[in-house]
Amino acid sequence: MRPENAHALSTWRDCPVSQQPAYPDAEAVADVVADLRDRPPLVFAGEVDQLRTKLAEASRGDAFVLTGGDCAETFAESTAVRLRLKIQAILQMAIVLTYGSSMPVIKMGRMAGQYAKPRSSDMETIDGVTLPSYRGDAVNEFTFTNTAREPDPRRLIEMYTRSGTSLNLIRAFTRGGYADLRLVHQWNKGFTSNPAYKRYEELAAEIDRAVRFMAAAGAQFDAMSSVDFYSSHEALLMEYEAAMTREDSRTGCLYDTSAHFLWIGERTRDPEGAHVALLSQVANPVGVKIGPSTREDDLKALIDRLNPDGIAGRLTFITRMGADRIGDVLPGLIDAVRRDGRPVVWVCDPMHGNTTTSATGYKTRDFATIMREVHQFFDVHAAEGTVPGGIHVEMTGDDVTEVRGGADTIDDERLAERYETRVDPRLNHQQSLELAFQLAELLQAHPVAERHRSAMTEDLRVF
Ligand SMILES: O=C[C@H](O)[C@H](O)COP(=O)(O)O
Ligand SMILES: C=C(OP(=O)(O)O)C(=O)O
Ligand SMILES: [Mn+2]
Repeated sequence: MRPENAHALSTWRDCPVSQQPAYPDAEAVADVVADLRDRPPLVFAGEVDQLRTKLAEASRGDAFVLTGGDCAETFAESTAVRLRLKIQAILQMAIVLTYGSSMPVIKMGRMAGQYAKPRSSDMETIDGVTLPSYRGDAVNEFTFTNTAREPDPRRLIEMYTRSGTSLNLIRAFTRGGYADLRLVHQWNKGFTSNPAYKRYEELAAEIDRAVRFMAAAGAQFDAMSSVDFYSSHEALLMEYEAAMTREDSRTGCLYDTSAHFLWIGERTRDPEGAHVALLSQVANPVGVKIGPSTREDDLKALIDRLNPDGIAGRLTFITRMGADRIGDVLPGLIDAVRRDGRPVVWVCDPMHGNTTTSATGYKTRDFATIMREVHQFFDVHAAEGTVPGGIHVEMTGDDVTEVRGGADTIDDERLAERYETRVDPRLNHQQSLELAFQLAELLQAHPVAERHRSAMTEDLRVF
């Protein structure tokens, strides 16, 4: 590595850092880091650049971002079946959103690396026993014993291995014919044939007509059966992300090769902190989670650090305000960014500001509240004349019961049926599709899609 890159890569070490595991053995950490440094990259700089270009389109309203996946991936569930169901659900959502937005949808998983979690509290108490909190499979084990909860750096190697095998499967599924539009469309027909989802029939029928029209017009479905699917996770564990950062042989720039897209969480987004310092040095597109306490000055400081040159597609703000706060807080923040002038992609995370506890003691969220935040996100952008660039949700392809509501009503009692998440509640497969259908209806009437549809009409006239 060039000396100037090696220096740039170490600057985070002089900054305050939060949410790191308290490893008992520093030497074991150094051994793991040395091992990781010698391993091949998980993603390639060219793919990362391609994603940045697509995100630049999203910042202008010419593409729409869909990010979905678990709050916390686990090693045990990084299996072919679980991954396939998740990819399937994301592709199903993507088709519906492509139709609703009349735009290409950038498909991204909170997958193949989402193994580390920031926590509100360092310790957890159960029945009078206090132990370190679970921080994701990359750090410690969920089981509530002293040994299990002790952070073990060797888990970083397992994180690398699991990320690699997951990515391999993602590439196989999304390039090997599994993403064929006709197949994904058939899956969606299965969803809307259920009477519980009757209200989506009309939109599903419209999509069906569009697919038939494409077939009649001679669309080359086989040629379209491979899609670009990107990996993303929270860049939380400094030693891991730094060890995975490499110099690109083509350009000499640094890339964090642990995923295509990395984001900084709400708890670690201090503009002077280590997480921002590390990601300021890499060329990947990066995101920052923005909660309701964010000040306009914070955004300016984050843009100064993470996108000083105003490269389109480089920086995404993922807002997670809560349905009760977004209407008050978001307009001022949008205005501050507009006045700054450097481009960002605005993405809505309607999950993290809407977490609550059920009467039965489960950490949960309400489908209706999630949708209320989504609606306001799009309303605020319509009112401000800015671009709502995408959606970021915690979801799974399984029929879990973690979020309340949806047409197949999950109530407090039903949460116990299949509550499997290790940290935050996820939309199940059906709820994810419901969200996609409702969002597509919303997008159809939104200025961001209308502008696109009129541009498409122009193209057709030329045709
Ligand atoms: O996923 C986000 C955070 O890690 C999570 O919401 C923190 O949850 P906690 O408040 O239970 O620690
Ligand atoms: C930790 C997360 O979110 P936030 O940083 O917005 O709380 C998350 O996305 O799981
Ligand atoms: Mn979460």
